[in-house]
Amino acid sequence: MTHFPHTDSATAELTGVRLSYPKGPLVLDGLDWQLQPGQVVGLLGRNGAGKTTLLEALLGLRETDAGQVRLFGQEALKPDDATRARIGYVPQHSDLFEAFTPAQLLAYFRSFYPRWNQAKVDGLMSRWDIRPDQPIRKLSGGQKQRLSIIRALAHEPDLLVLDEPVASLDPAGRRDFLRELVGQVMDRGATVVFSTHILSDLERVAFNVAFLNGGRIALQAPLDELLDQVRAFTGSVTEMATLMARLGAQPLKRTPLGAGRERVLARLPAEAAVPAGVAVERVNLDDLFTELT
Ligand SMILES: Nc1ncnc2c1ncn2[C@@H]1O[C@H](COP(=O)(O)OP(=O)(O)OP(=O)(O)O)[C@@H](O)[C@H]1O
Repeated sequence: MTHFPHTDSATAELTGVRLSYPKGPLVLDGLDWQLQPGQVVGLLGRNGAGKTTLLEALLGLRETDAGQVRLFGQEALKPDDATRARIGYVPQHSDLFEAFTPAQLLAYFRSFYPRWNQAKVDGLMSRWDIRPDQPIRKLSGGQKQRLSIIRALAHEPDLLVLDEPVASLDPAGRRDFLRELVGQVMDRGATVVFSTHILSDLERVAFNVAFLNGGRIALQAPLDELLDQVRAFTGSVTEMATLMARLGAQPLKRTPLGAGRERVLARLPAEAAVPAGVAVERVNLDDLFTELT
């Protein structure tokens, strides 16, 4: 990966974060998470796992009950203007002014940001087929989503946070969008984090995946590394204990199968060699999602 000397510290750092809604569930339960410059992270979790809540806490939009959230080294709840200008956010539900035209909306936002890439805006508007001069309320759901993404990319943020950004994009739109996301990272060392349920999109770009489960990030790693290193083993509980120790494997999930047997999903060290005769299977991203979220 390219080294970006001006951004050596973590883009975002969450430590021991607890967050519950008044009279609602405990959503984040001692969560630790770090996002580094140059990372593209896909955040995975079941419906209601807390992805939106986590992204809002990360951006300082939601106060936590305990723990620390830091953005570019500052407390996330009180960012200064310079820090705010380094962040781009596409919420799950578009918050565009429906009576404006896209051109008016973008001109309005442009006035807030010292950095604004109009050439990028013009290029994406024409590539994604958004007419600048018709009211936003007349755009389709997918077009609104694209406009929201253009708005978030226009000021070239160092941290781009997108909450299910591809939900209403068609497959071609998603491919183009992912290319743009990756371009952001390659060009400028930006950090991109987005939640999604569409696993095939993650497989298309070899980025990091983070699994949110039980109020914590259960695992985060580059996807290609996980597919290479995670295996499902089946055997007796004692055999599994010996095998895990022998391989130096990190058990990720144990599922009892009855009669003293279990299935263990485990991450192997890069150099580990599984002994002959052991019942072992490779896993795909669908399996990882099912087992870890
Ligand atoms: N404003 C709120 N008040 C009370 N409870 C809430 C509120 N917002 C979310 N919740 C609850 O918090 C939990 C996490 O919700 P959240 O929207 O963060 O999950 P999610 O992973 O983004 O879900 P999805 O994939 O369905 O979008 C859920 O149990 C939800 O019902």
